[in-house]
Amino acid sequence: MASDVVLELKGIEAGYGKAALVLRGLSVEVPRGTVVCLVGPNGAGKSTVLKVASGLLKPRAGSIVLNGKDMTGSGPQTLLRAGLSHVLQGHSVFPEMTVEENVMLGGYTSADRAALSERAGFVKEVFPVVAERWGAAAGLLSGGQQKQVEFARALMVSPDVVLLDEPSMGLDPKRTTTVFEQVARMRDAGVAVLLVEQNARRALEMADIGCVLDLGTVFATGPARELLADPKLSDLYLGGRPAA
Ligand SMILES: Nc1ncnc2c1ncn2[C@@H]1O[C@H](COP(=O)(O)OP(=O)(O)OP(=O)(O)O)[C@@H](O)[C@H]1O
Repeated sequence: MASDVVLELKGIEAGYGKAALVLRGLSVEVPRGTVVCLVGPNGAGKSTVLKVASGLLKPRAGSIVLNGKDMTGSGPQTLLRAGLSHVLQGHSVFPEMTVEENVMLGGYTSADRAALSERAGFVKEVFPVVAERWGAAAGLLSGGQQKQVEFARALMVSPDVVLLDEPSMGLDPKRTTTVFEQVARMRDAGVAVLLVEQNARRALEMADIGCVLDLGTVFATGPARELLADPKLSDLYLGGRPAA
């Protein structure tokens, strides 16, 4: 494996309980310093890919390689310590707690106060809203701002790769733009991102690499701009609508 690949899923087969397979031999690579965006129709298995990558769902076959090390079979805690942080779908800030308390929760695995304080300074630089509202109750922030608090929390463990499940969910177009700008900032700060988005066109405009999933496998992958320009593919990931 090339050393510039942070996360690699190879030949993954996975499903829930005794039900049929959801992922059928899926392979995805996340190169260092890039945003890789998974798109595809409802039920294609996008969120399931993230659950397998973060150790929440054990694959029945295939392997998970993080920073060149085979991590197949590891649980979420082990993967977190090895450099992979997962921001789950939906909102996970604690509204009565301050932004600071919410962000610092991300550093609970470390007892090194000096390192945590330095890291907090770094995430405040990446996410200006987090710095501005540091002492405010998180519940007073807008939905898009709360997403940035979740991103900041995920960066507290100094991950090499962050998994984001539908960060634009429930946000209006303006706030979606802001959230995608913050995803790009994470990437520019040196963190690779594997992202699932329903908002396919806008997410691919921001991403470096796109990956179109269908029926549990990768139907097409390549530079995000090339996928955007292919009308046959946009038919699939835009739910049957012809490309603009
Ligand atoms: N916890 C679960 N238990 C059982 N089946 C599940 C579970 N989560 C997802 N599935 C099934 O796995 C398949 C893929 O779901 P997944 O959420 O990965 O798709 P998706 O591409 O992210 O879809 P969407 O775009 O609708 O969010 C679906 O058929 C779904 O019903």
